[in-house]
Amino acid sequence: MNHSPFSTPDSRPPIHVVAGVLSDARGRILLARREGERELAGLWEFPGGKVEKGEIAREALARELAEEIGVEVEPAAMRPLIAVPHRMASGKRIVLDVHRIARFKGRARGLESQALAWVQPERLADYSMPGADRPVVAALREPEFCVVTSSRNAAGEALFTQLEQALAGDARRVIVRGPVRELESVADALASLAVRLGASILFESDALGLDAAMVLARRPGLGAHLAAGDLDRVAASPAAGGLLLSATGDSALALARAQEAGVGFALVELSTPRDARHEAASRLARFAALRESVTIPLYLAAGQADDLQAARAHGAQGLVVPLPG
Ligand SMILES: Nc1nc2c([nH]c(=O)n2[C@@H]2O[C@H](COP(=O)(O)OP(=O)(O)OP(=O)(O)O)[C@@H](O)[C@H]2O)c(=O)[nH]1
Repeated sequence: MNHSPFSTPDSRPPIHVVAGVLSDARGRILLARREGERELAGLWEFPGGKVEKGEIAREALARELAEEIGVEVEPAAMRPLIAVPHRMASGKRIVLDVHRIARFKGRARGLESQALAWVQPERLADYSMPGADRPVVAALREPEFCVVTSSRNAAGEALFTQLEQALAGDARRVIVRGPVRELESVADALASLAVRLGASILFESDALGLDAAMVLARRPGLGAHLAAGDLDRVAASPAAGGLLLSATGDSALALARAQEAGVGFALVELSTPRDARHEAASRLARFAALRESVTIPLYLAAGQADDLQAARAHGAQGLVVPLPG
């Protein structure tokens, strides 16, 4: 190693770990259990391992899958899913770089005596996995876009129509910002629409008041987007368990508080850096640094990443997009 003796663990590049998502004909996903006395032993993970010196990610993944589970995978059959920068409890930093495996040859078996399990995507939550895997499971199961309304959108009945249109398209996660007129009369209709389409609509606690937002969030299909000032109250409230909650954060501290309060996901809005020349790249690097400190799925606010792929490559669940007016 050529690290300076004065370098802290933080100044070293993170360890690059590759892992693969293999599916069978029934859509089940392969997990392998970490055996032995190692860090995180007993937890389930996606098969893979560390990239060795001189290897590129796909070569390393092909090697690991052959060594660990005896399957042969062509690099061309690997599709990037998400790369999660993560700091473990021990302080070790990794980037968990996960690819979907479109096809493979051979029958998967635990060549290192590790247990394997083929798991339906909706049952993944039943398996204890390392913290870095939470954003990976979310990337497999949850929406890539979070649609957010603004004052540019209509109010009342017309807002309902705009939401209906978005949900009839591919919007599956929507945050309604600001007050909603005649909310009581539209909430039922929106809840049943959301349930029917497998979508969720979250209302801002800032606009409705926390108590009203939490009552609304008890209806299937609905949830609450919490103001920063409401997080502590929710964290202490047993009534919040099982509700779909979200928050917005722009710092590691704010995101940690949101995670602590039990939110299912958060939006990240970063301030614009003074130096506009490298704006997109520097925003993504700052986002990746924030991503390391929490495990909840994070959506990058509009205009902060050029595209979904770039956001995913820095560990984002996806992008925040405005509701078309
Ligand atoms: N393969 C894999 N590794 C994961 C996942 N999630 C996660 O945190 N990791 C971590 O990424 C690292 C993978 O490297 P490895 O399998 O070569 O790790 P290891 O601790 O056995 O290292 P060693 O070979 O030095 O003993 C481990 O620290 C492992 O806990 C995952 O889903 N798949």
